Amino acid sequence: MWRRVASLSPMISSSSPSRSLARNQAAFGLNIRESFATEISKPEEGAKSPFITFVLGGPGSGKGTQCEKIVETFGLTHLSAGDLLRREIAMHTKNGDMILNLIKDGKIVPSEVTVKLLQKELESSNSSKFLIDGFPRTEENRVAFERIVGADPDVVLFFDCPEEEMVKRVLNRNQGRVDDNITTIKKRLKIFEALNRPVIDYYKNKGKLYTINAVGTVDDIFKQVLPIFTPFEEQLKQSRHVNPKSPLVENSS
Ligand SMILES: Nc1ncnc2c1ncn2[C@@H]1O[C@H](COP(=O)(O)OP(=O)(O)OP(=O)(O)O)[C@@H](O)[C@H]1O
Ligand SMILES: Nc1ccn([C@H]2C[C@H](O)[C@@H](COP(=O)(O)O)O2)c(=O)n1
Ligand SMILES: [Mg+2]
Repeated sequence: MWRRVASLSPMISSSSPSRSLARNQAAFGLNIRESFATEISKPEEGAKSPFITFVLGGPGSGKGTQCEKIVETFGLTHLSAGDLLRREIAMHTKNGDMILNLIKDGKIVPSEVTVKLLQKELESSNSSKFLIDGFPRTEENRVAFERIVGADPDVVLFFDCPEEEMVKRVLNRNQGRVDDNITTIKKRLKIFEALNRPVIDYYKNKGKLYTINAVGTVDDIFKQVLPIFTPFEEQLKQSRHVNPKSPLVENSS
């Protein structure tokens, strides 16, 4: 479905983020002029563009939990940026230690690393419908994805949750994550406000953002998610992994 078309020159330039964003990123140890000596992919000619949903929200807002339900119902392929990074740590790849140190400290991994991992998954998948969870975390992530992968999201979900609730959920998660402790969660919340908010605002201005009140039971929250996908029914029906109980599957009786 994807083909590589060109190598990127080493700087992001044409759509470089604003100065205030640059200051924000610098404050959190990010360099907006990261190099991207990588290749750009584009969907193959004649192939339909993939359906892409970005899933945003603070730490513990319930992104992963709701993604599971979306996958079950609509058959999208779930790509969690955090899971891909944690896999690098577990596999002791060349970036593993660097990723571990950043995640422990609540910081954001350089976009080149994360986008390359996502690009590899997108290219090797037979699916044409993706749920990209925890990405883009920064304007830099967003620009890098656009430039390297060459695709735009159709839908952006934002799980809006009060900080107090997010802290409670993360501290009760019990999945042995190195970042599920009060010190790291405080840092992650600050980074979320400083770096992810501009991304949320960007998609709001583009009319692609769907804000979901992430307080309540998992099922109540999912009730808000369901109608968001209704306008995309036709595209999503073609999924090969749709749950037979999905509202998208016509009742044969
Ligand atoms: N609506 C909810 N009410 C109570 N607990 C919830 C709810 N949704 C998810 N949780 C729980 O909160 C914790 C965090 O949820 P989840 O892992 O889905 O968040 P996340 O947004 O993916 O977080 P992160 O960004 O840290 O990966 C989990 O233990 C999950 O079971
Ligand atoms: N786009 C991303 C996504 C994740 N990370 C790092 C930093 C996060 O704190 C950590 C865990 O992610 P989560 O599982 O909470 O989505 O992974 C990143 O740097 N860039
Ligand atoms: Mg998660």
